[in-house]
Amino acid sequence: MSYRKELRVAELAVQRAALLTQRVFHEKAKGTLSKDDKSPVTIGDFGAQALIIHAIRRSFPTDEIVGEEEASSLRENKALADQIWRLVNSTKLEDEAAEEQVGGPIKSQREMLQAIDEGQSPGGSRGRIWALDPIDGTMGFLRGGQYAVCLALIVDGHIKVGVLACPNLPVDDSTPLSADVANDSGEGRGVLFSAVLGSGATSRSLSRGALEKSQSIHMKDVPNITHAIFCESVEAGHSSHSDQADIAKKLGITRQSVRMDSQAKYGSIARGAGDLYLRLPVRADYEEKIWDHAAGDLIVREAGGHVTDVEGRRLDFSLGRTLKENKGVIAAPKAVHEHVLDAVRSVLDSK
Ligand SMILES: Nc1ncnc2c1ncn2[C@@H]1O[C@H](COP(=O)(O)OS(=O)(=O)O)[C@@H](OP(=O)(O)O)[C@H]1O
Ligand SMILES: [Mg+2]
Repeated sequence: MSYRKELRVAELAVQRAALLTQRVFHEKAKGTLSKDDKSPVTIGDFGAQALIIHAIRRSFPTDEIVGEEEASSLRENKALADQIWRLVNSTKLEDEAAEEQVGGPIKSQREMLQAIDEGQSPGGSRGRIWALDPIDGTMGFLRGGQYAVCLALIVDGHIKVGVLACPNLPVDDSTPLSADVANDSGEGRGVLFSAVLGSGATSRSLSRGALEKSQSIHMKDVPNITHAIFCESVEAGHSSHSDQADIAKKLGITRQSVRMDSQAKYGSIARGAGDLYLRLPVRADYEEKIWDHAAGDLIVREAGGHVTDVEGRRLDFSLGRTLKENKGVIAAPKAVHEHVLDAVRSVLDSK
């Protein structure tokens, strides 16, 4: 299957949702709530989820969706629901045909809340399931850093399509990786990464999204691992900075890591702006959600990389809403992945 329609709808839906998040990004008050697990959620998360689910429902009504958010807190908070509705209701793609392909506008606030709640699939190894993280790296989003709007189609447990919008990454694939978003107007920023299984990975400017021609992206060769640029999470609670530093040292890497939030890390290494992404668990009992990795996993693999856990196994997206166990993520170009994994094993064995 070519998954052409799925790719088109996913790209346009993610592009429209990213427009909404960009508006919230520039506002001081982001309508932030705290979820049961204490992680933050903003009006941007809810609005982006509504728009993307609306688009998927229109084109693929029988598909399931595993989404990060649900609307119960909004049903109890009319002011917040109104605020999200104003945003959702006024975010459109400029191109009319494109807007039509993502289902046109949502008709009412009620329909919006319903759409948000349609991301409750339990996931699993059968059927067509979309994994949606409307804002990955919400902490980065709040801090003024990197974040990503992420969508992937998983069919019978295998990722077929992955799309990532990274509104704060430079458009130019060759810009050296850096953590800062600079205090600029956002000009020259905003990338849309996409991949279809077996067809390679691409990038293009987010501002015109799927209406613009894309270019192929590839991971960089790493002739000398000691010069590799590795990226990791900003939050020390999300991955172990100390284990990652030990692994880098073991590999002879002297350069400081680049810390950035969200799946922007996967996109960045896929286009060769960085080389490695290390995500060593801090707590083994924290369950990593599939939506935090699905699109990035495919984009890196299609760009010539391997993505595994610390035991060298591919991430397993077939089990439900979470990955099998939290065994971390090691993403690297194929040619050096085994070498990196040896360093990971040696560091972890010594603990
Ligand atoms: N304890 C713990 N361990 C591992 N991962 C966790 C943990 N807590 C949260 N999360 C998830 O991390 C997602 C953001 O990951 P990042 O790599 O972007 O981290 S960070 O934002 O740089 O800190 C973040 O995604 P969003 O919730 O979509 O923002 C969380 O799903
Ligand atoms: Mg999120």
